[in-house]
Amino acid sequence: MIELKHIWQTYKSPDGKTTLDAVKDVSITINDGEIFGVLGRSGAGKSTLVRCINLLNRPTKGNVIVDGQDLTKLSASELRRVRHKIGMIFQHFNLLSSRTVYDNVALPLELAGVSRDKIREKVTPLLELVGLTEHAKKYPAQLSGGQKQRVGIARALANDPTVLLSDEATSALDPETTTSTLALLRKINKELGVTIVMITHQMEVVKQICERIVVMDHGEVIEEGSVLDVFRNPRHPTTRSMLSGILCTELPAQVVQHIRDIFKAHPNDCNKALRITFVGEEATEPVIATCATRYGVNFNILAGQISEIQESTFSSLTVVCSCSQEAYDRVREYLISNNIQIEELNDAVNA
Ligand SMILES: Nc1ncnc2c1ncn2[C@@H]1O[C@H](COP(=O)(O)OP(=O)(O)OP(=O)(O)O)[C@@H](O)[C@H]1O
Repeated sequence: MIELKHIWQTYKSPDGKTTLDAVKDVSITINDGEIFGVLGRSGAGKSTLVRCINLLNRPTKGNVIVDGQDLTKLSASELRRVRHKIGMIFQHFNLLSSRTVYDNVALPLELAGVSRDKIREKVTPLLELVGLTEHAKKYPAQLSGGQKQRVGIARALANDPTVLLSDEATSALDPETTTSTLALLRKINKELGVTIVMITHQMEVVKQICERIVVMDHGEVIEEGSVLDVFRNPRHPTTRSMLSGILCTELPAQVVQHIRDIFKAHPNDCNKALRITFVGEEATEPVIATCATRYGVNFNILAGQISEIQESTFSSLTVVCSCSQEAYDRVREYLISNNIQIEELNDAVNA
């Protein structure tokens, strides 16, 4: 288990006159074997925070506890030993261009003084795991971006780490290569039981691979929870804005106008603009149709989005219903009892 407790990271400007709190009092716990995401816009403090896990950044204040050991209290040699158990991969791969694929993967073992035979025993199956056996003798310049990242992944696994830190590892890759790289990371997580911490600004990464996430903004954690819970009920405006492509959280001007027109056309009704969201297997009833037949309330569907999140289908609809207050209350109760998240958008429409 990784526990970051009340982490602060303060940087000084080059002239030493000003300071910047890049991470402000962040506490998070990452469980063994999970794929944990740290999401946020550029400059939010993600890398600074995650680099505290292996003390690449030594926090200004706070404790970093990995498997019960406080890393901030270790001697340099103890810290070196612990760092072997924490692998890391990077956006720009950080491979040595003068070394072959095989020799890049072998490097951490050479540095640890492992014999040539033992290195071969270790590197050969790692190259097989990441699908690069036939490229072992090539140099980084002869590889695609996805292949280079696979070398980075194999190298990060050379010391049998229990934790793998991924700093925007797919940000330089095209969508297809991103998907196959994430599939490889998931396989490593499942088959080797490695805990993975993903720093990312890409919703795709979160959707495809993460189980729990924190969202960071200006050095603080502004949201935390399972991916489905955060997607279902994003509370902070930054999270909502980052999710807008998936959740229709920002209503296009034409949709707002359309809603206003509907409201005007039904002046005597309790008009509600709603965003309703539900996860595939939770919505077992044809709820929209049931609202019409059981309560006589029809929804006008104005916008919708369906996304795959890991193995679930996540749906978000923007709808308007015009009916009596009593009927609306019954519909609302019915939807909530069917695990459907409802958010009233009237304030946004009237603003
Ligand atoms: N070594 C440093 N010295 C001074 N300021 C730094 C240093 N490293 C990061 N910062 C600043 O700290 C803030 C957080 O940076 P950080 O790299 O952690 O953010 P991030 O969320 O990972 O963003 P990105 O994805 O763009 O790297 C930024 O304002 C950045 O300029």
